[in-house]
Amino acid sequence: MASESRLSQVATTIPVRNVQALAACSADELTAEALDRYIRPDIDQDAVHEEYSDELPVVDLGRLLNQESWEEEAAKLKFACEEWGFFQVLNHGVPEEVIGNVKRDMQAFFQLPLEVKNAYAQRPGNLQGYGQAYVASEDQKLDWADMFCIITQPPEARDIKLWPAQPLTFRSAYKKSLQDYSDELKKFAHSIATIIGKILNIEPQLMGDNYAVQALRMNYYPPCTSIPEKVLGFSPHSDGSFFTILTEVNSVKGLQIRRHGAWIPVNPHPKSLLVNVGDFLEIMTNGKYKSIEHRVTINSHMERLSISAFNNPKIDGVVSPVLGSNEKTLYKTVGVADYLKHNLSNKLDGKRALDYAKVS
Ligand SMILES: O=C(O)CCC(=O)C(=O)O
Ligand SMILES: [Fe+2]
Repeated sequence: MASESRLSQVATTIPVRNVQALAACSADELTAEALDRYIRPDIDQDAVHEEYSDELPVVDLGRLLNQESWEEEAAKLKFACEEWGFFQVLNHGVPEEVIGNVKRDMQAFFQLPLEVKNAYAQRPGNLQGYGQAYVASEDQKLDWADMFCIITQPPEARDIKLWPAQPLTFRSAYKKSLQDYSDELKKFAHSIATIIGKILNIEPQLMGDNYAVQALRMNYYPPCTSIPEKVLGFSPHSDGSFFTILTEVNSVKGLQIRRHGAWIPVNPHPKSLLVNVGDFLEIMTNGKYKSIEHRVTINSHMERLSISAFNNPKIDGVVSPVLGSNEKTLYKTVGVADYLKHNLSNKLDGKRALDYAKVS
């Protein structure tokens, strides 16, 4: 417990204005000055290639767990991790009801009055309370989003008292949608990690240590009626995780991944879970699996909601590249806390945080 809670101390966050409340202001209140911190002059710098959205890799967990189809499906997973750093998973085994419950509760949470949500944000043990942003510099552009992040795994690290207690079904004695969702995703993460470990020929124990900690982040991206094309819900970044599991809560699109210098909008299969390779898996595979750079764009009329589950190594551990014979080391061994501190303070700079782990 002590070591996991240190996760909340690795990043510097500053209080920021609630974006949902800002987005609800009338047009004359939304002055250029009020919006200045969010406007990105360079947003159009890179092309968006909608036509590649259909090519996003899909793997079927049912087929991966079946002896007869395993080999063929594992080849698809390997290709996805090496070439895309991102894939959709069908037949993931997380019950529809569990996903439906957490989606319903999350939508209800973001509809609560601002003072109620703010009260939950002020609990010091929460990783990234509502109304806070990771910030590297004073003039850094801000994201058009509100986020709430809690530690959910292992069970002894989660401090349920800190979690939002509204709506009641988030965490009451008889209904506990957040916990159920987190527990199901833990099983799913275990399957994915075990399969990746098998493909890479890495000892199960080593894989196990690498996704031991899970943090859930609920992301709320309000619409931006005045200048949706000039703001971002999430700046380009790669995740400081081993891998991340993403669920879209409503059907409003916005996620884009970077490929060959352009952005590809993600248009997920409605029954899929999305998985992206994070920085720690890139380090462990000595660069064979690519941690994917991604961003979130904003809609002019509709809100987007999503939940990210970051599966991370223990905060007091280290991650080292696992090398084949005669393989040249491209990445250093990094301390997890040190790396996260570095990643979170470089959030706005695409994949640059990973340079820190590269052998120069
Ligand atoms: O909302 C999304 O689609 C992406 C969220 C994300 O990239 C993150 O939480 O790290
Ligand atoms: Fe991300």
